[in-house]
Amino acid sequence: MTTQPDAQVSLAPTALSGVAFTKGHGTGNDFVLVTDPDGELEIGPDAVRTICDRHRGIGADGLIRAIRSRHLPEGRVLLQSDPSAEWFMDYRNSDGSLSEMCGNGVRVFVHLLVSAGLLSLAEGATASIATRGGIKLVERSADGYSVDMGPWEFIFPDAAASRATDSLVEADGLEVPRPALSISMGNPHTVVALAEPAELDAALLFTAPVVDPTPVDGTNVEFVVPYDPLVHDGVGRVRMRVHERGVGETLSCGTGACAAAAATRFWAGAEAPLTWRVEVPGGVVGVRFHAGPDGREHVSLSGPAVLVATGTLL
Ligand SMILES: N[C@@H](CCC[C@H](N)C(=O)O)C(=O)O
Repeated sequence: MTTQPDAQVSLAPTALSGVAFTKGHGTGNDFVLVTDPDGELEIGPDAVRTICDRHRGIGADGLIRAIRSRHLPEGRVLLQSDPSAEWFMDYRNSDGSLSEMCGNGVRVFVHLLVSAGLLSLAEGATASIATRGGIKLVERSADGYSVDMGPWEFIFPDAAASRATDSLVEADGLEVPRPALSISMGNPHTVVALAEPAELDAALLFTAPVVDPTPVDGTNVEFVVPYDPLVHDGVGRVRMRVHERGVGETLSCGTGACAAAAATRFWAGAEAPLTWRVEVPGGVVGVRFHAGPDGREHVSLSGPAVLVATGTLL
């Protein structure tokens, strides 16, 4: 018996053959990054899935293209409000879907631009980065980057205003549906409060949790356990695991950490601190609530950005 290759399946991302890539991560949330300053590449969902495949590809939670904002329609719109937002973070989940924002990704994205000499950013200086979730201000620090992620919002404002939770989440490994709160960080999140660390360890996140009601564009689901005591030296502390929309369980999610801190702060009440430490399987990120230039409350995310390898797609 002879076997024929299946003509429907292309294991090699041929459209991207010869393209240089960089592999990087932020607290274990990993990305393949390609630099396409003039928007010459066609990157379809198949190529993203192949490249992000951990067995047949390079392996990553997502693919990020660095493209000059003027080469994308959504980038040109953002340039009207901030002409300095030269670079656009074109982010895709590992299943090929687009997302509005990636908090870990934007740090790694800026680190790539700085390392490649495409962006000049001294320690303490700030750059405007265009994303599908709007323009984000990224500041370089001694040990990483801090990103003003903009305001957070309730996804179901009526429900959230009247109750502490607005939905129920079922996940393998957890015996009964758990109350949760859905929060937008530009992208959607549903934060589930668990009582103790053993429950966080028991959750099986190979399959997507069931969220009812589900936000209209789907959702990333964060499972959160507060430390006891919750606040130490003025800093709120939580542990978190996440099942990401379009990816699965990841070692970290920056926008998820912001949503987790916002929900826990909401549940903790008026005395809750402005500064939070969110511990994820891949490390620790910092979250800070502060007044934004638009007069609204903003969330800033801080953490490391690491580049680990470069190569060429075959
Ligand atoms: N890991 C990212 C979020 C990536 C997008 C997410 N999966 C979505 O579909 O919204 C982060 O660090 O924020």
